[in-house]
Amino acid sequence: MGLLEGKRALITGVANERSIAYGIAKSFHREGAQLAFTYATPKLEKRVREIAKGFGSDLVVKCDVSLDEDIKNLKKFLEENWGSLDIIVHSIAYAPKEEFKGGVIDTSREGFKIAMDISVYSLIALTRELLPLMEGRNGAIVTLSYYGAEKVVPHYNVMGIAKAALESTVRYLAYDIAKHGHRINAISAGPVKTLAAYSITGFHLLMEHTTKVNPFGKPITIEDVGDTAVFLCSDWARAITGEVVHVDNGYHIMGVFGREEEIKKEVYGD
Ligand SMILES: NC(=O)c1ccc[n+]([C@@H]2O[C@H](COP(=O)([O-])OP(=O)(O)OC[C@H]3O[C@@H](n4cnc5c(N)ncnc54)[C@H](O)[C@@H]3O)[C@@H](O)[C@H]2O)c1
Repeated sequence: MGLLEGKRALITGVANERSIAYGIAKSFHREGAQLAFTYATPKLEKRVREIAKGFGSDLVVKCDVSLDEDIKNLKKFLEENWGSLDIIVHSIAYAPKEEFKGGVIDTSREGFKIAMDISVYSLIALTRELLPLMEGRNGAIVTLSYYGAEKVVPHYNVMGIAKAALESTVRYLAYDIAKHGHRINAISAGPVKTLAAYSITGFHLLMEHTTKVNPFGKPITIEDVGDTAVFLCSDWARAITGEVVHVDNGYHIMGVFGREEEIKKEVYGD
């Protein structure tokens, strides 16, 4: 029996097969969850419908999280089709491309508002709206963060600030929803080549560096994130809430990078 057998999961943020949300959907499907999907813009509908079909689902609905009416409509859609909900996967972030070019000091007021609205407020809005559907079901919510929330990652800029706010939001929401028996956690994922990632100036260099210096010396996969999301949304994680779990092959534990090669050269001469 799968770890998520009998659970109904809403998956947001699938844009294509490289999306982290796709990796999560794959793992959830393997573990027996029923899936429903949202897409942000009409342009994405066809692809998301095809992807949903691959997971045996025809529950697909538009939800641009910057629009309150879309969020309300999403609730109506789930209410009509399922009547209840066990899991929400929030895998959404956005900031205008220009915001990744200079430094944080160059952040525009509009860019800041958009980044915070789409990447942070959306988690609050979705949680509040969908909460009644989770009543009595010990629901679980998972969102996606990145190390740029904790430390300076050049050019990640306003998204680093948004991710710090997102991680804090997870803790506050964890407190709020605990009284309903629900949990919420964040996965801080290592870099993955996705559409969103390519907005970040110099992303390939970031990816190269992170891959080289993490203890395993390899990149993470969307399946690594998916399998962690399964655990966090399963009953096995029943006492874990408000947590930020790093799925980064251990990158975040490192204090100094590249010393191994320097030491080898100096001490052993190779
Ligand atoms: N790729 C990485 O290296 C990485 C690392 C850590 C965390 N993350 C986070 O993972 C999450 C998913 O990103 P991804 O890397 O899979 O990229 P992605 O581009 O595949 O997914 C981002 C999703 O956000 C959706 N989105 C943007 N604006 C929206 C809106 N207004 N309404 C609804 N949806 C909207 C897009 O349609 C897309 O599906 C994001 O929160 C991202 O910050 C990514």
